[in-house]
Amino acid sequence: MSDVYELHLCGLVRSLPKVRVAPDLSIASFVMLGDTELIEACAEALAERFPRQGLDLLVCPEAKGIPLTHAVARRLGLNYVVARKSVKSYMENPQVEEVRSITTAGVQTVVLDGVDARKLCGKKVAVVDDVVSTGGSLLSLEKLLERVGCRVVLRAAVLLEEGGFDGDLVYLDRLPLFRD
Ligand SMILES: Nc1ncnc2[nH]cnc12
Repeated sequence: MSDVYELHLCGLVRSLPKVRVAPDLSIASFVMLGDTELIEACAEALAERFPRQGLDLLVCPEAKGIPLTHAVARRLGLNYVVARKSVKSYMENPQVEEVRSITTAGVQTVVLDGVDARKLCGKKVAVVDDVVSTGGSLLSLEKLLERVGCRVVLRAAVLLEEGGFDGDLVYLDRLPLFRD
């Protein structure tokens, strides 16, 4: 098995290292953080698929999807909220939900600062991320958003990982999994 996967996306090519996440399973690790050319190209393609009306804010989970969300938000003329992975000392009345993910062992959390929770209350939002695999983190974030009185009207990601999430999702391409 080759140790990289060649991803062709928005007219660009990237070599993704294959990373083992279970004894017989590897993923092609997609990290667009810092890759301005890829972030801008994907944001342009994704933003075209967003509704021009009826969206108040974007929301993304920390951390890999933050620059992408920023670039999409700029194109739509919107602001965005980042859901954090842990409670910070400066947060006011933080709202917390548990997450399980295939790339991180154990239980993680998704956290909204109470200040952001107030901003989100009564709003229509799109949730944006770089890769969606099982959708576990996405659904935990949505549970949290629902709890703070916010409605998710769109989910968007650059890549959907094979055999994963089967709900509604706007995405640009699929990403294979590798079994041996
Ligand atoms: N293939 C992948 N690359 C980076 N992050 C991921 N999270 C889930 N699948 C992933």
